[in-house]
Amino acid sequence: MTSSTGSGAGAGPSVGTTLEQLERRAGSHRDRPSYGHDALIACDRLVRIFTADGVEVQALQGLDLLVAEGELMALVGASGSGKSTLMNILAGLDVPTAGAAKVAGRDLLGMDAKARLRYRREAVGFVWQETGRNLLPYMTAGQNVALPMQLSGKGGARGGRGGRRRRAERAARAESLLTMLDFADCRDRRPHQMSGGQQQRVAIAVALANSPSVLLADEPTGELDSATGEQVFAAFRRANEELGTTIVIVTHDQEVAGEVRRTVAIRDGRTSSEVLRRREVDATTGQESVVAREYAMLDRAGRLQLPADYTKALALEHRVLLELEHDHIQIWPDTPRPDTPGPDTPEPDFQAPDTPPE
Ligand SMILES: Nc1ncnc2c1ncn2[C@@H]1O[C@H](COP(=O)(O)OP(=O)(O)OP(=O)(O)O)[C@@H](O)[C@H]1O
Repeated sequence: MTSSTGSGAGAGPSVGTTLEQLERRAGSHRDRPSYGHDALIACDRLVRIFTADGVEVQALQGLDLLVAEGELMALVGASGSGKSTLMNILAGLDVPTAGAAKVAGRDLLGMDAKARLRYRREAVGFVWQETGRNLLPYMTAGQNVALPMQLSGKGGARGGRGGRRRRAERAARAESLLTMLDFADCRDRRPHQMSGGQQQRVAIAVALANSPSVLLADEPTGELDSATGEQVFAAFRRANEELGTTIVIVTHDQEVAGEVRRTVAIRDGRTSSEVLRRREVDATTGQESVVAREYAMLDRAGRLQLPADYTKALALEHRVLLELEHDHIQIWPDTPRPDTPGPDTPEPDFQAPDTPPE
């Protein structure tokens, strides 16, 4: 196998390393920007272990995720892969066992109960799959949207002119959110007078009421047919485009996952791959199309999760052979199949890895 193992230089202080050199090295580490310093959501090696009946379940096993401000992105993954666990942590409803998680500059592991409550009320909005869980049944759409503002002190609970003014401001904000989501005509309806899709659109307005930095949604179209699901997704898109809110949607819905620019897949409690989509215009026909490309995730320790269908197709297990080429890495089963040349047979135009490509 041809590989570069690195020289190992710099792994530790060698004989003759001066104090000045050590200080300089420590200083350069300190000055380096922290992981995800410019992301709105930064999960760094997040771990969540549940213990039930003496049995440990590692729901998140060192999950890394960065989400930029203003993104609209989807999270997908098989049942039990850890999506809801991650969403509950980001929503401030659960605390990770280890790792780091920052949302809009707030450290999710270091918040006390009061800060956590404020975070849930002001920094994040949440839309659940079960339509009944998002709205209070005895309140109208307008009242449901105004409630989070009232709870966070933006409402006019106290009497007097100030209270009336704040109540009017709340009603105006609720009206403008419902108008943005094409629901203003139904502001006086109670949840039982709305369809499932309408309830989810009102739920989006409720989640946006306090102008959160992040809107989280766990399977928001899971209980809806595909046409209604599309309308609900259009409401998320509008919130993202018109208000600039960063939105993370967990979904099994292929339509939704295919509509966003970035879909991140979670497998066994880690981010495993992501699909990036971009629009391309054909130079000759002028026709626009969406080009999607799937990437495997590489963590900071250099660990790579190979897609399950790739490892199955080549019966890759336990260990693999690697070969470094000048612009890619080849991965082989540890016992190459008889019909393939194997890693020891160089490609005709093979170039030694230490030789820079021309
Ligand atoms: N409170 C809990 N106590 C014990 N185990 C839990 C708890 N919550 C989640 N788990 C376990 O953690 C793992 C991840 O669960 P999670 O609900 O995050 O998966 P998911 O990807 O959201 O699945 P689904 O798509 O079915 O909702 C599962 O093995 C689950 O059984």
